[in-house]
Amino acid sequence: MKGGSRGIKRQKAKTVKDGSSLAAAAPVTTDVVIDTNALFSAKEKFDASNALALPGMRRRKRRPTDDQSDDDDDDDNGEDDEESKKRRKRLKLKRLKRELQSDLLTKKKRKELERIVRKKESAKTRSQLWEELRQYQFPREEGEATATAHLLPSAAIHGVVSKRAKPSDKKKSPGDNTEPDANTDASIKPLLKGWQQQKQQLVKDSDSSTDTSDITVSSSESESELEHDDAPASASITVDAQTNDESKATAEAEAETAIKEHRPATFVQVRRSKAVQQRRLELPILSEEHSIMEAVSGNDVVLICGQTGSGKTTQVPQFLYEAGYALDGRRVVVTEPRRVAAIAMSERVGQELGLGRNRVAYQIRYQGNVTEDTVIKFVTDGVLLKELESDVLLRNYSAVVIDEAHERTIYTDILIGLLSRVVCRRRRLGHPLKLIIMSATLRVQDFLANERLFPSAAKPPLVRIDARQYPVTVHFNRRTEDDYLKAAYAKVCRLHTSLPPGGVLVFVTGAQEVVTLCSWLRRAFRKSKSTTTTSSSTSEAEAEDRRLDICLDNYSAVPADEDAELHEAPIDAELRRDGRLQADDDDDDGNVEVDADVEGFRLTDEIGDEPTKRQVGSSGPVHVVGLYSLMPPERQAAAFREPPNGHRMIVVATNVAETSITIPCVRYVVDTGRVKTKVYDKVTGVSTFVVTWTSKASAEQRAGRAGRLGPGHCYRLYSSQVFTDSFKDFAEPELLTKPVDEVVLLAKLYVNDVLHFPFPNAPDGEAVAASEARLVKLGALDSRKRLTPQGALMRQFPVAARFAKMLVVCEQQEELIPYVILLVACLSVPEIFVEESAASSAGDDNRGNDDSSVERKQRAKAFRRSFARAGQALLLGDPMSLIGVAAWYERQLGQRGRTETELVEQLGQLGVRHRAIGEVRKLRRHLTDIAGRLFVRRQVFLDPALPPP
Ligand SMILES: Nc1ncnc2c1ncn2[C@@H]1O[C@H](COP(=O)(O)OP(=O)(O)OP(=O)(O)O)[C@@H](O)[C@H]1O
Repeated sequence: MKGGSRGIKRQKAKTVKDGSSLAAAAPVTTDVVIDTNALFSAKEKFDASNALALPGMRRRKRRPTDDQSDDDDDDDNGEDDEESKKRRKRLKLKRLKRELQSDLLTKKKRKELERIVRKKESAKTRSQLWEELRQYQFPREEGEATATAHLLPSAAIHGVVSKRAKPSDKKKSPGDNTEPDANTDASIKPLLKGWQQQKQQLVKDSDSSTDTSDITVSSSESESELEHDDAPASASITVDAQTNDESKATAEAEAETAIKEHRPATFVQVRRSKAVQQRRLELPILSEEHSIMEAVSGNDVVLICGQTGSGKTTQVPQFLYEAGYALDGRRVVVTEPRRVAAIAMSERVGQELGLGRNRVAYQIRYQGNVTEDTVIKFVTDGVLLKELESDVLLRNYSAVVIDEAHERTIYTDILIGLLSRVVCRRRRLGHPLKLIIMSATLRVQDFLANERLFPSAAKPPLVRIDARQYPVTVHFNRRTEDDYLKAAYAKVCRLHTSLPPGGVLVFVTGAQEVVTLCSWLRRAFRKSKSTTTTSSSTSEAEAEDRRLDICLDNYSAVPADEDAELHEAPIDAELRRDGRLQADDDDDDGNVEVDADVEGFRLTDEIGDEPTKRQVGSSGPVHVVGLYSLMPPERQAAAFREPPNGHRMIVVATNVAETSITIPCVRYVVDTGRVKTKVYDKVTGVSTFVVTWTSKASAEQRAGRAGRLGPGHCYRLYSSQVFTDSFKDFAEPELLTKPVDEVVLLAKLYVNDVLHFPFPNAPDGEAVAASEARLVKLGALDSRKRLTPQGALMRQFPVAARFAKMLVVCEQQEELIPYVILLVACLSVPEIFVEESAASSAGDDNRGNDDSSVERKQRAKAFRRSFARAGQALLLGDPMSLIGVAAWYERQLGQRGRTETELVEQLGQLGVRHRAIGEVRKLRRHLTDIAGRLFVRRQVFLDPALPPP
């Protein structure tokens, strides 16, 4: 074949155009003559079998169809306009369909055709859809006028702000609103562009706005009257489910954007004295400064968990100051759960930084030294909550440090929940707020594991400081004394006479005990002409205690019940009224230094009397001071001053001295192991204070006070077995120990949706919902579940909501107030009357009753009836008897010559519980105090022996 083809070419090349015949060309040597005219003249005469000659010229098969004629027309006319194209397409589709229906197609061809038809149909549906969508598009102008940043999902905003496109972003989902794809239908491009512009506009708005719309603050009138200690009275910060979702989305988006601030490195020069510098360098936290500040600069929320004495409270504010967080008119604020700590720490940090008193200042409820120049501010958590009312974004601050977060007061928990949302908002506004949560224990899981508080995409980093500065040796008593006050007294006497110099810090449960123990100790070491008595030697003291070296790292957390301090108020007031506290306070304040030549003293059965006559050895003079929450700060300061020369300092304190503070001279701690806590009775709805064992974590904190400026010793007045068996690891968060109505009423001051609020440990959802429904019925909340002025008043009374309502309502009628108060006190205390069947056992504390049970029952019944009165008064039923017996008891107490023992016996015979009636008495006074403070338009007074109504 190949040879043949070449031959033809050659022949063509040498064609002789004269048309002479092939025959004439013989002999076949060189030239071939072809008749080309004959060859090319007519297609018809072409020999189709000769493929070699003209392979491309096969005749086209023609189908005699209508279509063909159309096609031919098209071809003929050469039309190329839009219309004809469409028509062609239509026809083609028609033909394809026809072919599809016929059985003539191959399987492959059929599939291909099916695919084409599907594609065409879906394109048609899509364009119809866009057309419909276009009708619902939000006009751009309208959008700009009404929308604000918070209406947009924050993730969307961040998508625009960050302009970070991941490779995966190239795949666009149907709802994706980012740049229109080049292939996108032309009709939707304007739509997407409009949306894009709206978003950009909104981002601009959100940057410049001071909008706080997902955290709204509202004020109510009776604010100033309703203050509860440091707590703000009226703010309502809306945190609802939507906000939580949004915050989650924000957190996730922010975590993705990986907050990398490019703050210029700032360093504020600080001139510290050499001594301070030296001390600082010894603190374990100093070696972690870099990691702490790196975590702070890269994250909005940071957790710091450090041992007691590692330097958290004093150093972290200084790190922030040095890193420039207190520049440009912004401040660093540090919250403390206790006022004593806020004051003491502000002084210490001010000294270390070498700044004036007002530059590092404190603010507690009624007092403070904050000025315009203040750069670091120490406040109680209640004060910061109050500030949130007026500026929910805390614009004056660049960093908030929550110290002692493990104490888990209800205020701290609410604060952490709110701030977890404020930091998100501040970041979006472009002025980040740093939140540093510091805890002395490992109980940070409550924060870390809480998805609602910190979603997993934005978990705060945890920096640990696992070292303490000085060791503390813990000594347990062999026996556990029930009378811990006397045991403490004896221990302090022994320590003073037998141990080397060093201050002693004693922990008791309340102001009254502080006053009592101080007076015992002063009397014990009062200068006496009699000379030394036998002293118990150090070795004796040591032998008595079972010495155990405890690793304080093994347990943690502490109950810090601010309420217990508040509970000291009535005691304090009572003592002052009696003139007793004044005398003792004067002693406290008056720096009574007594020499230690000791008188003997005797033991009596009653608490409050002096302890056993005991011979104590001679030693140097002592300087005894008390420390409790409600003491004026200038007198509290006495505990932080050096004692007079040659004196041993003895500080008797409540648990206000348990955390944060350093009492410089203290080397020995005496821990009674007790704490006064508020216990809620679910049946009666009344909260009462009881003295209980503290927690292991709290005991650790107390011990930690001994190792601040050198190694120390802690003497525990209980056995190691009691410690192991009876002490809880941690105290419950206050929020979970309070009655749910109380929690809801308090939380409603700050948040509307308590159910979805990000509490570190949320109360039970069902209980919250039930409580809200109950409070709505009682009028404490309105129909939208917002706190009403009446509800704000109700939350001031420490009784069940239904009783609080009675008290609030009785304000309308002045003459009724004392009766309602007494009735509420009686109703709040369970079982004033001993059940008649149980009367034979003489109740819980009525002893010495040897009458026959039948007689006693009859007498008790008659006694109760005597208060019922006659006529209409009978309708009053049991409440009448309760009021009657309480008033009767007061009259009996007022009678001259009646002893307590006689009265107890008589109550037993009459079927009345002595302890219960005592509680009624206390509660009645407390409620009268509160009513007197709240009902400013009324005369509220206590008439103990109230006449019958
Ligand atoms: N007023 C003071 N006088 C002398 N030294 C002090 C004073 N306050 C603090 N210090 C020193 O600073 C150290 C660290 O105190 P800081 O209160 O910062 O510790 P902390 O880690 O916060 O402990 P805690 O958890 O017990 O509050 C103390 O151990 C002590 O050595």
